[in-house]
Amino acid sequence: MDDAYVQAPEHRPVAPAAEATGVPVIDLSPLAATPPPGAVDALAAEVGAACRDWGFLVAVGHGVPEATAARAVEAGRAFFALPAERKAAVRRTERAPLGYYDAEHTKNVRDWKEVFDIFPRELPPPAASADGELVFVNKWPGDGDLPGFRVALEEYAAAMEELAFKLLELIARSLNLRPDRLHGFFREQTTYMRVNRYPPCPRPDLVLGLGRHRDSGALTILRQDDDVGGLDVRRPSTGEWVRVRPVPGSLVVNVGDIIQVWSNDRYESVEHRASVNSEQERFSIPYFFNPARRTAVEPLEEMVSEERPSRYNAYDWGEFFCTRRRSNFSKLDVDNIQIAHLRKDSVAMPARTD
Ligand SMILES: O=C(O)CCC(=O)C(=O)O
Ligand SMILES: [Fe+2]
Repeated sequence: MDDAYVQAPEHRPVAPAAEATGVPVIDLSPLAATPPPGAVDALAAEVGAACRDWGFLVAVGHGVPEATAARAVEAGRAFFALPAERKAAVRRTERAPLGYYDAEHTKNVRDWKEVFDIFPRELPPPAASADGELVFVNKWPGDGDLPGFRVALEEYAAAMEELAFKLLELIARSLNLRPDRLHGFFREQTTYMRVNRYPPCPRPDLVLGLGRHRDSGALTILRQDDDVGGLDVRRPSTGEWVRVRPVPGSLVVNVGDIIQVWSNDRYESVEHRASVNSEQERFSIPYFFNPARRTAVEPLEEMVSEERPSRYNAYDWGEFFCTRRRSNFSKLDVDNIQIAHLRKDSVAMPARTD
């Protein structure tokens, strides 16, 4: 096993994680029809409790047509099955971070996976770009290579966006905010969508498909593999790793760092990782719902009071996002930036090592 992949002993997935029965499964179907009075508030309360206690929930009855999701999964499978040189033709580069990549690092350890990234709402390429500025332009494989690939992913991304706004509204309600309080941040988005393939691995005891991390954006909606589990969440109340059991057709939703900051720590962006296994490949499609580049992320004024002063210094989302994207391109000697560094009470603390 190449050393680059090997996790430090304390981060190896030694004992198989217990299956979490605890991550709340929430049925969103009341949102589909005209909900009876009180039903949306009840749902918001359920979502709020999950965000507070787990940072995660498993959504069923979410309204995303199964055929749309199945087409996206099939498109992903077909893409990864292409010969290596076809995938290399749409490979990510240091400056242009979308497209195909098989050498991503999380916390400076290489992940056992290959990915394909798109921005469903592409940012216009800069007319003139400064040195080192990242260019977020999609790299689609030629249609002859993969008919229907782009359409399948775009259709799925559109369904994700619709759901993301519904979840955003439930989260706002759960924090006693106006239902559309958070919408404005997403008028221009840096949302991206990724297709992951985790190949079978001869040493699943030493490596991770995706190392432990917190999602840095606002909200993540993950279609995990219906058949092959691997998503582990570090349960906030105990610190133990638990496996999120695949529920066919479900979507796993988690709050990212931005919602933790907006809510002034009422909700938590929880650590998670993807384990691999020696027999079966695993596919997943995360959708990272992220605000506009120029968003100054800080606790919302409604979340701050004399009893609960603001716990974070404001930070520029665009800058944070680009720094992260650069740091997972290759192995670095320094740790990447975490929101923990922006906590007011940690200003004087030495940099954390994770
Ligand atoms: O593939 C998975 O199960 C997890 C993916 C994930 O956490 C991520 O891409 O941020
Ligand atoms: Fe994640």
